[in-house]
Amino acid sequence: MKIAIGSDHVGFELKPVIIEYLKELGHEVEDFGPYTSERTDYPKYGKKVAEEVVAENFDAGILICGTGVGISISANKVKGIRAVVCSEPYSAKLSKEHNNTNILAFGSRVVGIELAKMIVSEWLNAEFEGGRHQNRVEMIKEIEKEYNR
Ligand SMILES: O=C[C@H](O)[C@H](O)[C@H](O)COP(=O)(O)O
Repeated sequence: MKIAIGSDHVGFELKPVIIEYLKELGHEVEDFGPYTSERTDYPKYGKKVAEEVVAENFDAGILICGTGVGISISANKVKGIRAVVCSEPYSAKLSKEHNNTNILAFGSRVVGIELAKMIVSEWLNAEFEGGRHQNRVEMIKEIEKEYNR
């Protein structure tokens, strides 16, 4: 898969570890910043990665900030994005199977390296089940249309 990744200053140290892990799994990864550890603002990177995913330049996005919350909220403001913030693998897997999430976020102040890798792996290995879940995802898109005029 082609994966876009981004963080803020808090996620900056965990990001290269996850990039390396993704490469080991055979994925192609592009880092959308930041490129220094200087304090910055997570909405910039949430937006950038979200735009890349919506434009279909990448198959999926991964975002890391302190909690994963701010950066996932930012990504979710981009039409077409369903970003999930996870601190355990069960929700990561189900978020793909049921909600067809296209961005995974987590917090480097919340999860350690090995748990983060497990979350990433479960999310990437899971597949959207469609069926009854398809209609619910369509309903989410309808909400998006209603409020994105
Ligand atoms: O949801 C927001 C993230 O956790 C940020 O990483 C966090 O707010 C950054 O905080 P600070 O600027 O105090 O390092």
